[in-house]
Amino acid sequence: MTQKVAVLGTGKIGEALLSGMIRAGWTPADLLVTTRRQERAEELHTRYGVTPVTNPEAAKIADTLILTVKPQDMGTLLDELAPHVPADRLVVSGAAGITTAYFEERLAPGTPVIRVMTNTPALVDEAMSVISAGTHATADHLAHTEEIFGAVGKTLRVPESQQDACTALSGSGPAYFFYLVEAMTDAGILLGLPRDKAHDLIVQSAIGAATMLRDSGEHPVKLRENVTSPAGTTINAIRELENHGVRAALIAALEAARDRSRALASGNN
Ligand SMILES: NC(=O)C1=CN([C@@H]2O[C@H](COP(=O)(O)OP(=O)(O)OC[C@H]3O[C@@H](n4cnc5c(N)ncnc54)[C@H](OP(=O)(O)O)[C@@H]3O)[C@@H](O)[C@H]2O)C=CC1
Ligand SMILES: O=C(O)[C@@H]1CCC=N1
Repeated sequence: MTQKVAVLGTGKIGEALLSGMIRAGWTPADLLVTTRRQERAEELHTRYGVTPVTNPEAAKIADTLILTVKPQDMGTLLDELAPHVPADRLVVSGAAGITTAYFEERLAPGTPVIRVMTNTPALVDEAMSVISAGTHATADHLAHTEEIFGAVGKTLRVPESQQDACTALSGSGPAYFFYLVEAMTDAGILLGLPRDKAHDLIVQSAIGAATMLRDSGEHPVKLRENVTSPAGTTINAIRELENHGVRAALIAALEAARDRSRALASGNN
């Protein structure tokens, strides 16, 4: 039987997922989208050949409903959606913070719910998506969700108690790397390099470092030590990073992101 999947609230993350599923071979006719604005619905239809529907129509037609609205919009979406969702639909939330229990309290008893935190590298099929089952989700539901998110990168099952931490690490993670590239490019300007050259040098260094981290199997400390020559240049930079508390700042930053994910759990703030 053909499985129909609906992405409800197809913004940045919803579109990244949808486009990846199509690249991975899903048939556009089996994919439904909902949007808040008509022009956005038309844009998605033109771009991918997917079918725009209303939220209640999605609940009726699709086997799997993937909810990718902002956490603050989830309450309104559920108020509209919940009366139309038969208990055999799989409901997948892609929203930060909101717990599977939040959905289970508002949907028909027994409705399977799965919580996923992906990230924007889904756009280039390099996402990291962490997946947790709610009370009624089965092994088949988890496998189906892995198949969907596997279209845009890696997946990992985690206990739901770790979702807020994962949101801080990998959900928001790409932003920290973009921020670092931005700051290091500014340093290049300070050192007299043209911006475009500084950008290229930093981006290629980031790609090289990320590839080594993924492929070498070496610990990051070992990889960094290999760059850090005695009485050389790198150790002078490392000393400044330590003097400015960059490691402590990163730890505090991710803790703040984790705390914000927890605070979003009510879904309406
Ligand atoms: N951005 C990121 O890096 C990541 C985001 N997430 C999570 O993904 C979710 C989406 O984030 P993101 O894609 O950035 O946000 P976007 O604002 O780009 O996407 C959400 C979309 O939902 C639409 N929408 C809101 N309410 C409704 C509704 N009732 N019916 C139909 N459509 C609706 C919005 O419409 P309109 O355009 O009119 O506002 C918008 O297009 C969030 O919950 C976030 O926590 C997870 C991982 C990473
Ligand atoms: O900033 C946010 O809330 C979303 C969730 C993870 C990444 N972006």
